[in-house]
Amino acid sequence: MASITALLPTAFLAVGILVLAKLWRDFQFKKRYNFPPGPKGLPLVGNMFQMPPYHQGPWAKDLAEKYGEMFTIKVADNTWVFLNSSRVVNDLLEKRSSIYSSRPSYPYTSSLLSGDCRMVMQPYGAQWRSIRKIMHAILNIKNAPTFAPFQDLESKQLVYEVLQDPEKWYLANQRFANSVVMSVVFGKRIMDRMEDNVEALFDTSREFIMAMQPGANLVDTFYILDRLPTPLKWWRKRGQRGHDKVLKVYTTEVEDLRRRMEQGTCPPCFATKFLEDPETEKLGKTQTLFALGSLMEAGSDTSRMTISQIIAAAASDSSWVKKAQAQLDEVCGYATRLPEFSDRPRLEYLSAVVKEGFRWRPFAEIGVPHMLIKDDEYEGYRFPANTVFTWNNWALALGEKEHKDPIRFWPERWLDESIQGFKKERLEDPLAGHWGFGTGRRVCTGYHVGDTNVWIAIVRLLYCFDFHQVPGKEVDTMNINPGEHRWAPFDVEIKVRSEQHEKLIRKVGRPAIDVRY
Ligand code: HEM
Repeated sequence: MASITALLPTAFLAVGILVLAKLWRDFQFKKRYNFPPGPKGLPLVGNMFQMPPYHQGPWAKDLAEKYGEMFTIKVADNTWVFLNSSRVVNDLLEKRSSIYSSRPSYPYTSSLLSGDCRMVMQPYGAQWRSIRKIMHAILNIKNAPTFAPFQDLESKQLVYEVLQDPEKWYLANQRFANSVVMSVVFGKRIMDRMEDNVEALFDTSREFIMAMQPGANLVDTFYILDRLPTPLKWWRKRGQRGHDKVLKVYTTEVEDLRRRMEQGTCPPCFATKFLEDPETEKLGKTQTLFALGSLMEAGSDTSRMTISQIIAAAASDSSWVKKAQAQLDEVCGYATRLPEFSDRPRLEYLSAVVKEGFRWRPFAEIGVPHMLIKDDEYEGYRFPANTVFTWNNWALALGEKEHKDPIRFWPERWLDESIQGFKKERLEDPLAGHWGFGTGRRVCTGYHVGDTNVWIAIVRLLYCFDFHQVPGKEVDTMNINPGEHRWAPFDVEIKVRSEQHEKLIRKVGRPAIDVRY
């Protein structure tokens, strides 16, 4: 007891020194750096608990309206700056992309669970750059002919399944999106999620997405926890198990792929090209596996959610659907044949529909965080390296200063320059006019594949079906929850347009089910 008492003055002195050191650091920091204003937070946790766990868009848009083009919040150890106008997104994330393209650190989700190999979360550096280069070479528009047959086949099955069971439209949509990305990446169709390794593959994806949610793992926001001695890190074993599971699932998929390649039954796809690329060998085994897994994760839900959003828009306003169908009928005839990719130049209204679908209610509501890697100055503000920047997607998509009548699903905004100054020549550039695919050097690598996935699915659905609201259960388009995959995210009545359409769907859609490779 006596010895504890004797130690007290030393302990007080140590604590005092630590507090003073922190105050001095904070003082120096405040003198050196300054940020755009933002809401007041609590000590230690900052604004962490003010941010809703899901559907953060409306919260972030309200703050944008209050603070203007930029605002700042603290999420535990990280400072986040939200960019709320296209002007500042362009100035920082696009034009200064060489220093605004890293990712914040995630000791659990990225380092432990993903062995630092999940490309979407990797910091800006040599490893990320080399994977990104290979992905870009394979996924760019020149390779569209490799992926188009998969998209064609899966969208034929999509319209057939919607015809057979319209109430399960969301499952048909999910199968379409999963199967098209599995085909694009692994040259393998998905008929049933319970098959072989497939459910496990999507399970690991879900675990990863859950782990990424703000607050899901304390160490991903309170970095100091990562300095605890290893035996005290209560999350370690769970993370290691998750990592082993993911590697096993990816390895099984790649072994299956190699077998099919040897047998000559695997169609050309991303993985066949990737594994044959001499650059891939330099990546090492784990990174190679994760590069394939990352693509599958980034590619399937994104297409599914965008298609759901456009169906919601079709149910809630039939006026644009009629115009889309009139153009489709003019080009393809009435129930004569399904629209094809080759019709795209003559279906400009449909390209405007798809572009509007990427803008209208973006599912990445508050963007995806980019991290600054070097101190920077902008319009009187001074930002330190490691500040997190995000494009406030919901505020950008639904801001009055960005778009005319932003709540409305209005394809014409992309066709008639007098509406909001958009030049029609840029219609076919999937990135033009909205931030749905992200920005700068971190922009979605699969955006051509994503754009064409959504395009072919939507043009065929609109050609074949009418979409109506269910009386008394109108679609609340500002609160759709597109991420929901277990049941329909909203009520919609889907009816085939005519008996002739039904015959056509049966003729071209039914055989798609029997195709195997
Ligand atoms: C269909 C609609 C899609 C949408 C709306 C979409 C959206 C996005 C967004 C918002 C990001 C983050 C960008 C940023 O940080 O600035 C991203 C990243 C990414 N996307 Fe997509 N995506 C889609 C489809 C796809 C597809 C089909 C693939 C692959 C086949 C893909 C692969 C990726 C990859 C690998 C990244 C990580 C890029 C990096 O961190 O460098 N995406 N996507």
